[in-house]
Amino acid sequence: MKTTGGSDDQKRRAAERAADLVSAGETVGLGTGSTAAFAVRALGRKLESGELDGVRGVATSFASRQLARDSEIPLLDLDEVETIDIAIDGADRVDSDGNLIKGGGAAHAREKVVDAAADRFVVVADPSKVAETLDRAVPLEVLPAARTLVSGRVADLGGDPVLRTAERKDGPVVTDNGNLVLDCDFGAVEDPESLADDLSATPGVVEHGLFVGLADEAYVGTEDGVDVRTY
Ligand SMILES: O=C[C@H](O)[C@H](O)[C@H](O)COP(=O)(O)O
Repeated sequence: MKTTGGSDDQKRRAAERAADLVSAGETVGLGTGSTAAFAVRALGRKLESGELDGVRGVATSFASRQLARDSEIPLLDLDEVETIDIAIDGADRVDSDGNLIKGGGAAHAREKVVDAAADRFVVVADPSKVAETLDRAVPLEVLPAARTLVSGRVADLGGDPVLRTAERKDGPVVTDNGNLVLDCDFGAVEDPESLADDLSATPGVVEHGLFVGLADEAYVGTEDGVDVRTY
């Protein structure tokens, strides 16, 4: 799994503390990325020790499903769940109001479905993800045939869209849903709600990586503990 941002110790502290929030019998949204992976592994260990009987996971990506299987977490398909008790997921940026940019791993479409459905959505992060404003490119998952038109609309909105390419393949990143990703630099996003509305209203955009007003808490791992923020 690709590692980004701060130290693994910071990520692990945040994620393991968040995993402690899960109770026996709960349905848990399993986030994607290097930070959420620590939570998935921690849940697997708790299940193995008998601490979390009846817990079932809902994966947010191919990668999180695979990790959950390796960790022997029983899984429910996303299309069969009606409620999710808690979701634990990473982020690429967390602003002071708990708004997020997600999608560094191109998983934000399914992540948003799961995270938004959860009764409690806990973000796990290291300090490198925390900023006053969302100052990072916003990933858009787009229908392949719509990418040129969507790019034009992004430019009209003041953004600079770049097609995400794969590191170990000649060509673009293709999401778990068979779509492409445009990383759209809008500079610092001063009004995430308004930009999220504009992007949601753009035909061809399957989902954008702005998560506005969805997070209930952020657990930020530090050098010696976990900084808990509630929104
Ligand atoms: O698509 C990927 C997700 O939104 C990740 O949760 C996000 O990119 C953070 O990943 P990481 O914990 O590896 O920095």
